[in-house]
Amino acid sequence: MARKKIALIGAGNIGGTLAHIAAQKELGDIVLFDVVDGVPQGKALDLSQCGPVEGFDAKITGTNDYADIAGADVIIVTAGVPRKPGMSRDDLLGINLKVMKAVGEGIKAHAPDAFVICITNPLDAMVWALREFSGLPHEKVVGMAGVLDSARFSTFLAQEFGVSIRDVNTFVLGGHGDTMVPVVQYSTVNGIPVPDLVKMGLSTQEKIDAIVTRTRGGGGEIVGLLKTGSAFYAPAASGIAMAEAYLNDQKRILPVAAYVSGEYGVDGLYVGVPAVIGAGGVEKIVEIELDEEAKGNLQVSVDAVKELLVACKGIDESLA
Ligand SMILES: NC(=O)c1ccc[n+]([C@@H]2O[C@H](COP(=O)([O-])OP(=O)(O)OC[C@H]3O[C@@H](n4cnc5c(N)ncnc54)[C@H](O)[C@@H]3O)[C@@H](O)[C@H]2O)c1
Ligand SMILES: O=C(O)C[C@H](O)C(=O)O
Repeated sequence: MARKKIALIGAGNIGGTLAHIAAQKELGDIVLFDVVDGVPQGKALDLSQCGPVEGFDAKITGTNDYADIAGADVIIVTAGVPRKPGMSRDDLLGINLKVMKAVGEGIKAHAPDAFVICITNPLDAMVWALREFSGLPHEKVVGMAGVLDSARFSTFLAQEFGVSIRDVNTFVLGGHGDTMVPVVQYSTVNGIPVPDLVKMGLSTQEKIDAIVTRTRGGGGEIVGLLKTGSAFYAPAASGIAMAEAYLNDQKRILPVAAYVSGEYGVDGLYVGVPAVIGAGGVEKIVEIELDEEAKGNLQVSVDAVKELLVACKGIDESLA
């Protein structure tokens, strides 16, 4: 069987890390695309030379030509600009919207059968715009944010309870902004709900509330520490988990930015929800029963995403 082909649009911090993990896992041959001449080619050469040391068989090439993504099975988009300290993700909307237009047109022309995972911020608006510009089916275009936000939530909970990260399961829903919704109700340690662990005296409500707040600001915390650029190791690992779910038809239930049409009372936009990811792309959105607080918080988050879509339509009238 021929190897799968993975195209990475954007060869910056996340793009390079995605290429490295994908090669280590031998997910397929990799094409790194970027607008900057030399960067994707240089990174591809450097990464190829990891092969003999790490023992992977993957052809890694760099390009500035969209024609080279033809036939890609999976495309992961990180093209664009990251925020700097003091900025919100939403401040990137104008500049990254233009990038999504170029990328969407490139995908439409050269790889319309791919499963596309968007990572560029502000995520929920950019994945929506990328889908519009590419014209691909909604179930084949998805955004990565919830896997990362849930990983942060899980990390902080594992530290709080002093347990293995393997036993912690969490969902963060809603938009990938400060209004995201870490769902405590469905967060568990080996099946035991976090609220029960609090009742058992293993933590306090105040500490869990602080972890929820830290999770919401998790991206900003790293931006503040790095001072230039934003998180890239965990975002890349999260993108790869989604790519693997599709390539290996794993039917994983992951929190992803999926196109909702009626689920959770929301229609016609992308927002973070639990969804089954398999060979069909986003195969099903899973509607979990939320408590009143989570429901209210999700609505606030959805409203924030709606505002961003209005802004996109104001900037690019082809989206209106
Ligand atoms: N969704 C998430 O959870 C999440 C997590 C982390 C970062 N991000 C976002 O991902 C994006 C990328 O982050 P990064 O750290 O890799 O940034 P980076 O600056 O290291 O890399 C971005 C790359 O995109 C390239 N680029 C710019 N315009 C392009 C175009 N038109 N076509 C192709 N490539 C283009 C740049 O040359 C650069 O190499 C940012 O918008 C960031 O905010 C999202
Ligand atoms: O916070 C950012 O700007 C990058 C990304 O969205 C993250 O959550 O790490």
